[in-house]
Amino acid sequence: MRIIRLTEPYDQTQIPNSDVVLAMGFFDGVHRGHQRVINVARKKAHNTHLPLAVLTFDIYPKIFFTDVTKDSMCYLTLNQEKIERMEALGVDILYIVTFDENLVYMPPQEFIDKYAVALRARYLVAGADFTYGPPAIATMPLLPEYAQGRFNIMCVNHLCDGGQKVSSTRIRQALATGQMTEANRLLGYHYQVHGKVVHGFQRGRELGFPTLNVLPWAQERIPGDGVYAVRVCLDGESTWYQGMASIGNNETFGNDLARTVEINLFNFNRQVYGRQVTVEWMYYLRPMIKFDGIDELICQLQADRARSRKLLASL
Ligand SMILES: Cc1cc2nc3c(=O)[nH]c(=O)nc-3n(C[C@H](O)[C@H](O)[C@H](O)COP(=O)(O)O)c2cc1C
Ligand SMILES: Nc1ncnc2c1ncn2[C@@H]1O[C@H](COP(=O)(O)OP(=O)(O)O)[C@@H](O)[C@H]1O
Repeated sequence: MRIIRLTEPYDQTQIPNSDVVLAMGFFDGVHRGHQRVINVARKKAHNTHLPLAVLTFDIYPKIFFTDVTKDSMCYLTLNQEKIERMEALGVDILYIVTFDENLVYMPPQEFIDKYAVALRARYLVAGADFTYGPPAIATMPLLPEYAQGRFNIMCVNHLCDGGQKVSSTRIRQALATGQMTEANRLLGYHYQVHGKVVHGFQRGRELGFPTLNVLPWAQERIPGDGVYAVRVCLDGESTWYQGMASIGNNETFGNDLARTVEINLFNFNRQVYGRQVTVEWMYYLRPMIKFDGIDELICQLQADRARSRKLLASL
């Protein structure tokens, strides 16, 4: 897969010399609805013997119109994971367009001329609610006016699950409330968080449950507080270790502690401070509890481990 970063005004020599099938969207999460759009585009690319291109943006375009700032936005998939998932879906060319002031205020006609026609789209594929400018004038129903017959339009209907549209918003809500099974079903894969192993208070090993303290990458969305059954892969290794994670303020040990992500791995006994890890979130077990003492916490951790092992074994 070729990755081509375009920043306005981009250089036309960056564009490969072939017509393409072009799927457009922000695709945060690359969830099952997004996968449907890309699969429609991939089939068309296959049948027409054209390369499959996807156009996405480096940051979430909607943040320009909300209270969320560029740095406080949290994503389901950061660019690195999005790139990996696009590659796995068979994308040949991934355009990552810098979403800056030039793009926000670009009139729809200019956007279509520069980012569909000039990218040599023979087919433009997008979901029914895709917009490429102000929602009043830059919708899929209005796209034929801007296309002026220069490319074909394929509008993909929403994928529904339980009578509701599969959407990034729905997945964000499911994650925030610990509904991991629902989030994973809508994503079509197990949700992942990436981070670095840092030092904690070294209480874990005293409890008999040492934990990887994971500092998540900035701007990656972490699930809501609670205890989860997880799998962890250390960067550069291929083994997935089973374990259990807690997200929260460890209130048993004090009132104003920082929110941490801690993971106890089963069948693991190595020092891995400083390593990068990928965490896959499989099941929600329970909310965080303020225990009266560490004996109660240890007892609960033993029960959590037994339950996690059972759940993870059934995968
Ligand atoms: C699976 C799991 C569940 C946990 N559940 C709770 C909990 O319900 N309440 C709590 O106060 N701490 C909970 N903890 C967090 C422990 O307090 C924490 O791991 C311990 O303080 C070790 O901290 P350290 O890594 O900084 O040494 C949990 C930890 C794990 C791994
Ligand atoms: N089974 C295990 N699960 C998680 N971490 C483990 C395990 N065995 C050893 N470790 C190591 O022990 C460290 C955690 O011990 P802990 O006492 O919780 O210290 P800290 O507070 O620094 O996280 C981890 O960073 C990891 O390198």
